[in-house]
Amino acid sequence: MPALIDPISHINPTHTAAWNRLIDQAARAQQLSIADYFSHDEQRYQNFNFSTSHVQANLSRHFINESILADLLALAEDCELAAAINSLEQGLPVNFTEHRPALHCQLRTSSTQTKEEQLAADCRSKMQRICQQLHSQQWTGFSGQPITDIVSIGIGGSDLGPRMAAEALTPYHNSKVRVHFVTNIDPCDLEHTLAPLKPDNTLFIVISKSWGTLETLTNAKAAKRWLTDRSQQSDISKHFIAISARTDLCEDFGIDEDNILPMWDWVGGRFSLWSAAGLPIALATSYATFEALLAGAHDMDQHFFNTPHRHNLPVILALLEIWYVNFWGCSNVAVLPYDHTLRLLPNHLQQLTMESNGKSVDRQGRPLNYASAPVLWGSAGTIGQHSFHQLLHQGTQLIPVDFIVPLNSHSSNQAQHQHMVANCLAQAQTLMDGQSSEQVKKQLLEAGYSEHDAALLAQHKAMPANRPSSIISVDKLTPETLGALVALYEHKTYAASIIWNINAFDQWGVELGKTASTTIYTALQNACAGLENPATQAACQALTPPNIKPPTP
Ligand SMILES: O=P(O)(O)OC[C@H]1O[C@H](O)[C@H](O)[C@@H](O)[C@@H]1O
Repeated sequence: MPALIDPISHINPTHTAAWNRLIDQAARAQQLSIADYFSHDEQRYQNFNFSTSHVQANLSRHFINESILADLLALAEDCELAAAINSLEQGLPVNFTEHRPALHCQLRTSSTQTKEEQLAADCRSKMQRICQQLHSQQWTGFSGQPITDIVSIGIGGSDLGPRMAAEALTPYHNSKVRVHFVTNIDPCDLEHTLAPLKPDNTLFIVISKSWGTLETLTNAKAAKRWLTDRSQQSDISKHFIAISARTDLCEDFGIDEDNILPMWDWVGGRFSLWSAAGLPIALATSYATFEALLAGAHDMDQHFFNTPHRHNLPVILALLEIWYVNFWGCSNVAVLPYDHTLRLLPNHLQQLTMESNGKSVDRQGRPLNYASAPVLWGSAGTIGQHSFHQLLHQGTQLIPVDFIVPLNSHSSNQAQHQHMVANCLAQAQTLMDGQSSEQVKKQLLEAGYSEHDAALLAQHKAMPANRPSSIISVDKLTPETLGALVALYEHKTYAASIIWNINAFDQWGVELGKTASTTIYTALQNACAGLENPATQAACQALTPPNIKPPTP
């Protein structure tokens, strides 16, 4: 094995001068209100407005001022962020624990200068050809009927990104093919998806970079059985496409060489929607739409690589995350898209941010003495307002929120869309301003409550103020703006990882559970033999009492 060589500097952020200044800044800021910042700066809204070609972010509702921002930017400088961004752009092996660069940006450029860019361009030509054949209905199934339904089978990065983007681009869907996604090992996922479909018109796309993922291979085998039960083994060539770095294993599975598209070890799973793994997006919409998605992401790459940090949106968002996680003790962030088609974005961002930065050792393998990635969660507004927003407004935790809102809708019903925008702004305003118990008490007294009851109820109804949020907006949700939005979060994640001195591109933490599930599966079929963990042993016994036959393999 080659030696592990890390191109990134190893700087413990807590040893920098900026870190200590930020501790003092936080102590001072915690005495203030966000409204105080507005009263000291008439231009505050404009001063904390950040613009890129496709995405705008207003960060005025945060506990920041120019002095705090200066110290956060100094932290980035002390941690040599600029050099690390350059290393990513130059294709150095920033994923040093796996001896790999992270070249997802090379998937979304029209340049073909590097070997990888050329490979990506060749792959896109193949994708374009497949789209053309399927959209023109030249690609027919075993009985000569056109393909009408495409089932994408994959998990993690081989599912979340493509599924999210295909959903977000619903207004761009074509009428020729419907794209479905199957991910779970639960057999019901595949069975429910296939129930209304016919093998004659169904094409499967199996996406697995490793071609070794249990869920995907199990579902792919079940899909193959579903097809060949009704047709010939040789018909697989008309009904299966594979996307993988292990083309040899795809061929062993029975997939035609022509129907295999590559993935590469220089693109991490959670960054693969820009690669052939994005084929379901192109098929659900059009190949041109997929290209536009890449172009939007490329624009964000250029912004990240070339913009000074003070105006660099991914860098500023990363610094804000560090500010709240490391200096305010926040352990959660919420992402709330005020757009129904973006409802899967939090799922995608969970993998992107938590699989990347959910680490507890630094690049040198030493335990972190500071927090890394917060828990990210969220769902589409306004739905969450009628459920978990209660905790955002009155719970004991401070949870910074990213509101994401397209200013214009694809719907012609602009009046209803304005409700969406109004609700988004109302949530941000309410989180910032809250409502004091005195205000509430006054209203209650006016409504006829007794002094005692008004005082008591006012405590329950009062809303703490000073809950920070960002408004991240796009003019309209288009392929370009979606691409830019997703790339924004990718670069934010990388920038934060550099300050935290961790490797954002490996994910060793997911491996042990996979091995354990194989052992337990075997034990479930063998009277619980070989299980060492007492709790698992007991659970196994409980799940397979002697009078119940073990599951058939
Ligand atoms: O594409 P595959 O090799 O099937 O991997 C699918 C997913 O599984 C793994 O467990 C990783 O945690 C993910 O990063 C990856 O995207």
